[in-house]
Amino acid sequence: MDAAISLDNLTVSYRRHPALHHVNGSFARGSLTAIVGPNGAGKSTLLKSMLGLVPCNDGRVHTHVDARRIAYLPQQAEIDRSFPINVLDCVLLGYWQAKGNWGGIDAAMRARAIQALAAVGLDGFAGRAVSSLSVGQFQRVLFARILLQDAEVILLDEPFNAIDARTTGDLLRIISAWHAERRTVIAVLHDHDQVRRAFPQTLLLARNVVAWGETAEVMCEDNLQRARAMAEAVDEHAGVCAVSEAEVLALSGALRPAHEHSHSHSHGQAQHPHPAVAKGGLQ
Ligand SMILES: Nc1ncnc2c1ncn2[C@@H]1O[C@H](COP(=O)(O)OP(=O)(O)OP(=O)(O)O)[C@@H](O)[C@H]1O
Repeated sequence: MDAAISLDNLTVSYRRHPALHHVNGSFARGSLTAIVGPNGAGKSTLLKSMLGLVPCNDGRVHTHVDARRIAYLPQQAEIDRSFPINVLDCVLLGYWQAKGNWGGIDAAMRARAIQALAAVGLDGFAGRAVSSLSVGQFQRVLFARILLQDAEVILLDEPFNAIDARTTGDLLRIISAWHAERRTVIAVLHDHDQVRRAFPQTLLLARNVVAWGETAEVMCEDNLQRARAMAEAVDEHAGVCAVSEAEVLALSGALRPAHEHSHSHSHGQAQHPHPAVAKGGLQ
């Protein structure tokens, strides 16, 4: 596979509690992938680890594209938009990675930013303060900013959270266009119907990889149930890798439904849940 980003035994912990545990697999160049999983499954952490925003405890992220050509849209809750900046300047920040702090913004770049605003349905918004926008309008601004970045890999964290159906539809069309342009798009999402409709590939996470591959196969009820069981079984107070690999594999088998082995499109990830899953499971 021609991979854009590969994960090699990736383990990330916060204060020794694993948020991701021995994750293996690759995002193919030009693929459009949804990352789904229960709350706390490690989805946002995975995006951040791919950007180098959180350190790996074990394993590695291999980025096969220029890091400057990765665009990232964090959850809106993580963005402070009280700063005094207008919509056009916010969109122009999309040039920052290419131009650096001292790169000049010329007339052609401004014209492209205005075009990007029109493409996201915000004609006439250039002079508005970002603090005055609705949540949906601000999300459109952030998509316009990504349009200017000309990124090879685009990471989106819950891009449709609190966004209405019309705006979601418009932004999904932009994502489809990125996919048609062979950009690699990876989005954390919670709406399973939307994932089934618009995302050909899915990674189902519950700290470990539950399944990864064609969406129709990954999003079967068995896998979703297994992800829920794995998330519920995690003991937040257990240490990192507190049990042996054999115990991990045994528990993984215990959590797996008998007919689970039919999911053939996974990329060969370790299928074990977090080893310190507990609540009696490993005693
Ligand atoms: N900065 C942090 N410090 C400590 N623990 C953290 C931090 N960020 C995340 N965690 C923990 O890591 C685990 C995974 O969090 P993460 O935000 O990656 O999950 P998620 O799948 O994106 O969840 P959600 O669907 O609720 O957004 C959770 O148990 C969370 O409490």
